[in-house]
Amino acid sequence: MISVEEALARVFDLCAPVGRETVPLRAAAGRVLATAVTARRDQPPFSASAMDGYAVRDADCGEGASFDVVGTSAAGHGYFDTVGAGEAVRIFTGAPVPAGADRVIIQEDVTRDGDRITLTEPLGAGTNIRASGGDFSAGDTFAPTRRLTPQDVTLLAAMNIAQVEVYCRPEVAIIATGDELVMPGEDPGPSQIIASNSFGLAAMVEAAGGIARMLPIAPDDPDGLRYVFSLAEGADMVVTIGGASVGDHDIVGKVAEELGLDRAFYKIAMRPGKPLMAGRLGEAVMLGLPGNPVSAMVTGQLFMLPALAVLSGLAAATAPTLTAVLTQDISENGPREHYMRARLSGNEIAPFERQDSSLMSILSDANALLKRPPFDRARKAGETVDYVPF
Ligand SMILES: Nc1nc2c(c(=O)[nH]1)N[C@H]1C(S)=C(S)[C@@H](COP(=O)(O)OP(=O)(O)OC[C@H]3O[C@@H](n4cnc5c(N)ncnc54)[C@H](O)[C@@H]3O)O[C@H]1N2
Ligand code: MOO
Repeated sequence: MISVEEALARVFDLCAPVGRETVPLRAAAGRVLATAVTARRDQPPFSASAMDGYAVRDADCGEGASFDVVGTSAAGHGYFDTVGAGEAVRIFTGAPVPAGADRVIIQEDVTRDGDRITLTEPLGAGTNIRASGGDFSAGDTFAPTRRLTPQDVTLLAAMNIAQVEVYCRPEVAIIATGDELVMPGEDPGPSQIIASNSFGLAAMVEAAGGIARMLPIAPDDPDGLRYVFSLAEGADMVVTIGGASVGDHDIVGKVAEELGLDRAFYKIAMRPGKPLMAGRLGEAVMLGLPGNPVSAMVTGQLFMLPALAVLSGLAAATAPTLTAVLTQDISENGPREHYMRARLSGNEIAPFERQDSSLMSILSDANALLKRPPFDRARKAGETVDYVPF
């Protein structure tokens, strides 16, 4: 069995961005830029007032100086004459500072009598003028290697960019397998249960910016499974759930190989998640996740999401590992890297007593995976341990 780290490296080797498309700015948030953007104008495009007040010549601003108010510059409506000696232009925040003026006196610092103002307070340190191009200049490039944030969209709009070239959203086909499964809302037979983790994985894909194509539940027979695989045609990633272990009905690996799976690995030293499989299936990356709901969701988090990130145009990156203080003693670990469902509050982490990989109530309570290396020694309350946010 290979290590978690080696398995993830092999998964990354299977992945590359899935394509590019041009989208309007309104659809850009959450996407990854495929082409650097070049600002189409300076910002501010003119020197602009930072305050409501009066634009004057700084050299005229002696103590108690008076000025004639000769015009107005408002946002969207500039004043296009030159401000002369002893003159002031009424100005508002964001308005162009007229030629000749090199200071804005805030209105709180003057008294006004008709068209005459008089300085009543000492001048502040700044001129209250934002220099033209002080934020960014035409020709500046913007190429973040992350999903575009709402802040980025603000910047792009200000750069006068109406559309951007981004990487396509990967499409992930999700195949739940097993004769025991029925859909939520259906009436299960006496030996049946409800398909659950396929819904969790679809939600995970969508929260990470992918498109989930949830296929019909595949039965435990090769013909039925082959048919459902055929419905995954065109997807960038095919994720199967269950049928991955060694039982008589665990046929996913066999059928996928008949269909051309070029396997990168099968079985990893991880708990939960031992029977994970990965490879290339035609144009798609295939991940075969274990069926136990916790195993499927944990391997989804640690393998499917990083793979999806690379397909989306992001760099290959392991889930971040943070540290917290253990609230209780835990016994030594076995040969597999263990990701224990745990509750993090503040800087303290409490692993749940029951770690069976079928327990969905505990899965739902968990917000962290306490990460333990193979053969980790017993740990005491108060020790610092690693975890992955979940
Ligand atoms: N003799 C051995 N048996 C098992 C081994 C082993 O090494 N030797 N490994 C165990 C481990 S670890 C895991 S994990 C499971 C994984 O088995 P499969 O991937 O083949 O999964 P299934 O047998 O199909 O299902 C396991 C369990 O999960 C339920 N399930 C499946 N799909 C779903 C779904 N979409 N939603 C909800 N629940 C699902 C299924 O009914 C089973 O209860 O194998 C161990 N066995
Ligand atoms: O490896 Mo299994 O996923 O422990 O339940």
